[in-house]
Amino acid sequence: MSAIFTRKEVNMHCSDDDCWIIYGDYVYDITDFLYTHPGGAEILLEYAGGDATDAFESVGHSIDARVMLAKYEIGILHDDDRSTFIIPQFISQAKKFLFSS
Ligand code: HEM
Repeated sequence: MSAIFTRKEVNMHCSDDDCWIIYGDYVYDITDFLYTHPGGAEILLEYAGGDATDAFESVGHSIDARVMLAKYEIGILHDDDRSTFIIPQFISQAKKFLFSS
């Protein structure tokens, strides 16, 4: 059972030592990933506490990047705050497939 967060809650995690982002309907804590991101920390920090869905897609990230993203998932958006986006569902499935033992 995933933790449920509102966009407002996510907005509070907006610094380089506490950095959450939204991608689709899911919430990610990417604090530990900031300084290893191949595209740099700075660009991620522009979306800290916010919604990085369009930015992530506009760069044309690889499947590797999508699988990587799944590792940082900490929960899902509250029903009222969802954007019903399809790709994160794929990620969630991939995560179950790759990381279940
Ligand atoms: C937090 C989730 C993210 C993950 C896991 C991630 C992962 C990656 C990975 C693995 C690459 C290497 C190329 C590839 O495999 O596609 C990459 C490149 C890149 N990412 Fe991200 N990324 C994330 C978010 C973002 C966001 C929100 C942006 C904002 C636009 C962004 C911008 C870029 C750029 C510009 C590059 C190209 C760097 C270059 O080739 O010089 N990324 N990212």
